Amino acid sequence: MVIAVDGPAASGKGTIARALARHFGLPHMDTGMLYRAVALSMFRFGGDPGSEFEAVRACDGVAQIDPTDEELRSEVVSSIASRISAYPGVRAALLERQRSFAAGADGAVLDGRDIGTVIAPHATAKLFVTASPEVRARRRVAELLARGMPSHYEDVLIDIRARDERDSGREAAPLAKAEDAELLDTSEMSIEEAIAAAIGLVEARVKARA
Ligand SMILES: Nc1ncnc2c1ncn2[C@@H]1O[C@H](COP(=O)(O)OP(=O)(O)O)[C@@H](O)[C@H]1O
Ligand SMILES: Nc1ccn([C@@H]2O[C@H](COP(=O)(O)OP(=O)(O)O)[C@@H](O)[C@H]2O)c(=O)n1
Repeated sequence: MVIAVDGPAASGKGTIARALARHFGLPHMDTGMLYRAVALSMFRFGGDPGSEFEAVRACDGVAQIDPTDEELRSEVVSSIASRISAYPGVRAALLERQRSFAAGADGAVLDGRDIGTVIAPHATAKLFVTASPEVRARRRVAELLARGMPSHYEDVLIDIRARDERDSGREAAPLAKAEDAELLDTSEMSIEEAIAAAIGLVEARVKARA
């Protein structure tokens, strides 16, 4: 079984994807981490995020980035990731890794922006997770604080809105709900409620397909 979880920044898609992977015993890939690793590689080792050529070259540096590096989650890296992810060359360079993960024998859960539309269009179940920009900004501020990276609500809200616009407006694999995806708005839900709702939606989809 392949489960595609898409949605905008800090909507809770990663939390939900990890919980679905645990619940259904599937491997999980956070595809945003690939784009963040390219961004961190450029931030740390040099490269102009305004240049597609340099961003594509930085894709080779992904393996050198430690996936537990706290800086992957920083706002500056988020912002560079959002910019370089608009380049078709960057998306092409990272495509195969995601497709082959989705094609694994055990099935998989992947979360990102284009899983249901581009990476795994034939996924067994697709969720599109959203929440209002204000709720997402509050969650991201709390998350950054817990990681020892204090930030200002207003700045994070501006960044989230800018990323929403860039991710949805780009030509290459824009953030969009797949036609056959279930919409899950977590604005008014606790983490536990959101996870329970997601499991329920996936189970209903599996039953409907059986
Ligand atoms: N339903 C929820 N209610 C409150 N906080 C949440 C909820 N879902 C996720 N969070 C918290 O919000 C932050 C962002 O969630 P995350 O799953 O990383 O989002 P995304 O992967 O969409 O960026 C995390 O700190 C997470 O614990
Ligand atoms: N499948 C994906 C995943 C992420 N991304 C980009 O990578 C950036 C970081 O993704 P993320 O999922 O780690 O970000 P958050 O939603 O956790 O803030 C996003 O702003 C997207 O622009 C993408 O284009 N396609």
